[in-house]
Amino acid sequence: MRIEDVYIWDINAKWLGITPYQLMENAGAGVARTIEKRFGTGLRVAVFSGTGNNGGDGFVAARHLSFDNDVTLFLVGDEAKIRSEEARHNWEILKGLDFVEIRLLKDSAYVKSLDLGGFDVIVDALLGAGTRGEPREPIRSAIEKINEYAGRAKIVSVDLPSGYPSRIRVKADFAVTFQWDKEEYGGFERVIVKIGYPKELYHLVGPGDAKFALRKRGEHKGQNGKLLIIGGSGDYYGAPYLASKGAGYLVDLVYLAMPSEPAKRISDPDLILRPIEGQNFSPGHVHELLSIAQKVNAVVIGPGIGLAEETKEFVREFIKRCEKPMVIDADALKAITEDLSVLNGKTFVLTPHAGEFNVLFGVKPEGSLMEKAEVVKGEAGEVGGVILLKGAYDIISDGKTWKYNRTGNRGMTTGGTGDVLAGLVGALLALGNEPLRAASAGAFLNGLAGDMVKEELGENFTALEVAKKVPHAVRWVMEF
Ligand SMILES: NC(=O)C1=CN([C@@H]2O[C@H](COP(=O)(O)OP(=O)(O)OC[C@H]3O[C@@H](n4cnc5c(N)ncnc54)[C@H](O)[C@@H]3O)[C@@H](O)[C@H]2O)[C@H](O)CC1
Ligand SMILES: [K+]
Repeated sequence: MRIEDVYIWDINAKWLGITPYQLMENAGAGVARTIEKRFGTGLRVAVFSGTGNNGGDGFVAARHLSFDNDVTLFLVGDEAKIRSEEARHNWEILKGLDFVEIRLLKDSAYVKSLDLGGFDVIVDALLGAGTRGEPREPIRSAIEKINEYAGRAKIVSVDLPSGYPSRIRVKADFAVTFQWDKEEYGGFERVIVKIGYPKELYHLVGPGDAKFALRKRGEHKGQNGKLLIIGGSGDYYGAPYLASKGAGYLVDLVYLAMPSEPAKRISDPDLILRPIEGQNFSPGHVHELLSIAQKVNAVVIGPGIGLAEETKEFVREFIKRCEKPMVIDADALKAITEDLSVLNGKTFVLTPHAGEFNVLFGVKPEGSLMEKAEVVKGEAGEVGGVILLKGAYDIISDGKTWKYNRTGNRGMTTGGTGDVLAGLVGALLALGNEPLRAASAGAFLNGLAGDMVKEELGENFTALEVAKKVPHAVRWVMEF
């Protein structure tokens, strides 16, 4: 698990009704319990809090410790900067107590003159997962002040030694970290306390996953992704159009490559049409499509592309030579069934429904969610990429871990919602997301858009309405 997952879990926990207040209370209580288990009670404790949620955990720990110990809370920084509701709430509680001494250290001058000689334990709740760069004043002086007492007082860090990973960091005896270890942490002892997360958070896709996937937008100015969608056949143009409609809300540019006949039916200024000669894609088009693919960040291939022999050959040849992350959807899945080796070394997301999964891998995922997830995980490991198995619960796996998505409803069985989904996953790949994140967040957004349409129209709606609801789903996620 990575530090980023802390924030994704907190958002998803809130979505499940577990509030940040509860998490902070459990975190702070866990710190206090660990300290008393290690050092007993009747201690003189100094808690150093910053103005973020790491500091908030410190406020809670100070309150819990104050019952059987003598606690002084040092707030390092300006109390007006205490940001989150949960940290402010716990700060107000502390200020209302009489037996916890509070010292406000607004700048480094106050810090430098401190004498901490009388304390048995120093709790470091200055900086945690929100640290950006080298510690700045007055936090920096507080770290240096605490380190003067290393070896004399016991030093316990909340979540991680403040300043980590820079060299200016608290020399902690150990850190109390929450729920699980973080792979970025190293070089200091950690005690892990659980803070009330249910096991679902390992697997359930929530607004946290989508928020972090969408955050890639605007990360590199003007590079909000370019996507190529390859699909359509004969007079079949609905599927690739739907895929591009949803995607168009997430990326800057969508190229839509389809046979010239159906292409004439599309007059949408948001799309850059790339009509190709003939009724269907065929091997003679590979070179032309590869050169368009050069200009984009990701490719969706398959919606409505058809099953003509020449088209299946085109699909296999294109995939074999395309160097961009790809979503392989619908009829393109049937084309690669004959030769999965075209996927070797590629970055891709396969988006089968149960029937296509069975055709691809010769096995029908059946049984409980866990059992189906194991099957999808096994096949994803075999094929060396991400599989998004669409269903009442979508199951997503990269062969190492697995996720499931609960958004969406029965109305989504209407034709074309799978095309919208393929477009969204492609767009999230084009924004720079890893395939597992792109597939998970795409499934979440597609289902959420469908749930929003159902709210308005009941269960009979078209896929185009789902595509048009994508901006509302994005806004809901970003505001959550
Ligand atoms: N799920 C969990 O594990 C929970 C963790 N909790 C605690 O929350 C912190 C993360 O809180 P956050 O507010 O995001 O960040 P921090 O408190 O770590 O710091 C932000 C704070 O500090 C300022 N700042 C950032 N970088 C620097 C710097 N280099 N020098 C000086 N100041 C800096 C920034 O401006 C903010 O004001 C996590 O570690 C846990 O302790 C939750 O409380 C419960 C759930
Ligand atoms: K800390």
